Amino acid sequence: MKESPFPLTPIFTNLSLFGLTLRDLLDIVLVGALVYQGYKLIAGTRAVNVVRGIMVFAGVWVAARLLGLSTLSDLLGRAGTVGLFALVVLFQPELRAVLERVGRPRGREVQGGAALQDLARAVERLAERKTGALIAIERRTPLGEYAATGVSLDAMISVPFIEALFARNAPLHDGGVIIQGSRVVAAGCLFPLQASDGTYRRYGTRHRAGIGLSEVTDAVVLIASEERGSMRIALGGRLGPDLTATELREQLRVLIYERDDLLEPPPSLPTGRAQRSPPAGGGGSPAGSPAGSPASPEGPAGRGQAAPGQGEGP
Ligand SMILES: Nc1ncnc2c1ncn2[C@@H]1O[C@H](COP(=O)(O)OP(=O)(O)OP(=O)(O)O)[C@@H](O)[C@H]1O
Repeated sequence: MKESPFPLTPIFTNLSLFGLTLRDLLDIVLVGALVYQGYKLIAGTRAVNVVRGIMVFAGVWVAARLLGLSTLSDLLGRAGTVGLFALVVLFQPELRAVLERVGRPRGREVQGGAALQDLARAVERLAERKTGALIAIERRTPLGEYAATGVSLDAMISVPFIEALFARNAPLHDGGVIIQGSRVVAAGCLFPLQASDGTYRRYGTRHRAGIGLSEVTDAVVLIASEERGSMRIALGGRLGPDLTATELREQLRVLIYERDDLLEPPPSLPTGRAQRSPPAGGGGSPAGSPAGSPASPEGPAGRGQAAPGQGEGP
């Protein structure tokens, strides 16, 4: 075994359990933790399917080698090398989001309670009047690059101000608004459109821009639909169900205060309505997705009723 210059080396090399040294165990634990963290980062994103595809590919390659199929294994080996570069190019936004998530600072300033209430109230009023709105609340991933695509502002959140921003003929009503802490920092911003991979193909660009931003950042994105007068939250690349005013406030409170690290809402969150009319193109929640959580993609549907026992929020 290679000599190590570090004084702890004897402990690592001499102590052994079932033939494994402490160093081996540490190695296994660290690799396990790394794989688990990697899985947590990509779980629920479209990268999971790609990882599955890579594993099938690798399995065939290993089998070809074991069986001595030299041409096939050579071909797959070369394709794999090229494929790695292709993956980096294809998944550049996701890779960047993952690295940002790993390196983002903890404990960012979060919204004041009153500001959050005002924001929810403004979205509620906009939805009631069927005025479209797209609002991203920054959490840990900085949204500076998206803010730079719009007009820079620095204003306290207030109901009339948010309403005025999205008013039909207002100069900044097109595009998304970005919230940092208790302030509106940009309006008229361009968000990345969610790739039309099937799940959200039937949605318009406002919804797909909201889902797209939530896919590459940890922002909580609020969407008021001009067409249907509904309110929804996009989070972690998924679009939640229609929300009532009470549900919107409750979900915002949980997402911003209680679970600052949350990418998917806890099961205890007030859910969207179970009884929704099926989307025009058929579909609805895919099997396995808990209906009603922001993590469960849903088709366009009518606004739901408040859950039994839930009163209006403050
Ligand atoms: N990439 C983008 N980033 C931010 N906002 C966008 C983007 N693309 C479109 N929008 C906004 O979406 C509006 C168009 O919404 P559209 O009707 O196509 O979507 P929708 O999802 O059907 O929404 P709605 O239900 O409100 O009609 C645009 O006027 C613009 O304000």
